Amino acid sequence: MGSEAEHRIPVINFNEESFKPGSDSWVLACKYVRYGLEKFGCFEIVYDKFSSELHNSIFGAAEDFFDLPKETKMQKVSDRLGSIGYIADSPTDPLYETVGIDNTTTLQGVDHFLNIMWPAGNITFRESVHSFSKRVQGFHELVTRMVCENYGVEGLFNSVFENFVYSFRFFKYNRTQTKVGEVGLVAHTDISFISILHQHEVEGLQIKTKDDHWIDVKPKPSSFVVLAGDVLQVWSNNKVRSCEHRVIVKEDKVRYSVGLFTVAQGVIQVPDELVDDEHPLKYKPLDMAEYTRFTIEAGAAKQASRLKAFYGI
Ligand SMILES: O=C(O)CCC(=O)C(=O)O
Ligand SMILES: [Fe+2]
Repeated sequence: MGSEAEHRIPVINFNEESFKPGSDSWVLACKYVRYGLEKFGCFEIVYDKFSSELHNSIFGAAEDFFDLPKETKMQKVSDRLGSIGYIADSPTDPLYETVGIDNTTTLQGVDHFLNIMWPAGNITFRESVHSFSKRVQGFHELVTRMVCENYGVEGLFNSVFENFVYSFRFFKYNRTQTKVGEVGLVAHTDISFISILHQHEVEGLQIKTKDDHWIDVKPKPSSFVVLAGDVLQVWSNNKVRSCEHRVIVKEDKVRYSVGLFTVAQGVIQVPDELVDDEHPLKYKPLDMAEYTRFTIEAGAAKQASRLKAFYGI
């Protein structure tokens, strides 16, 4: 068993200076991003400028959505393979409800969803989902740029970043009364390049360390959890491992969380620069459509070993 410090994920302060490549804050943040991703597959961003209005309005929007009648929530919102739409509680996760909305970094993407769910409009939902997505897309851009710089492939940033679309997700874990301590969402990795989560007041998110400890990631109004997904694991040739995480019921209260996930497209290949005699190629090219189909068929339980099984060399 390691010490306390070894089980603490890095907390990185982002401010306007951190957004300027080459600045002192940028260079320091790059180091912590690398440490967090390589050691834990995750780290926390603290962004003091994130307004409490947006924090409150995004969770107000979550409540608004989950309060809609079930028949309304169940309507189809996307034809994209891997787009989940609305998922009601299931046998494996009976407390969990979620909805995925594509392309919320554009107002057209938000409006497409709104026209289906609220044909008469919902201006607060529209503005909060769009503003939240733009803000968090900024973090995706920054982290992707830092990852490229950390591995000496700054020149690849545009081709990597341009290849992303975004899936926005709301999560709700219903009250249980008798189930404190039980699993709200089973352990899994995400198929994204990275996932960025923002939790409401009720804790529950846990990440697994390499030595099999579950550690709590507590909610804070200005903090965001960045998790490495399967695509980053493949792209980085195993320098970064995708982060296994789960949700545990900690309190007898409804829990809300929100996230923005990068959805990579086309074929993911390890850059030549990340392969040498000491670091031989670990993955065959990964076709996203095919991998998405595999993950839908295999289900959450098989996720830990699926990358190696399907694409390992
Ligand atoms: O509820 C959360 O904070 C995490 C949800 C999650 O990990 C997922 O649905 O992939
Ligand atoms: Fe997840």
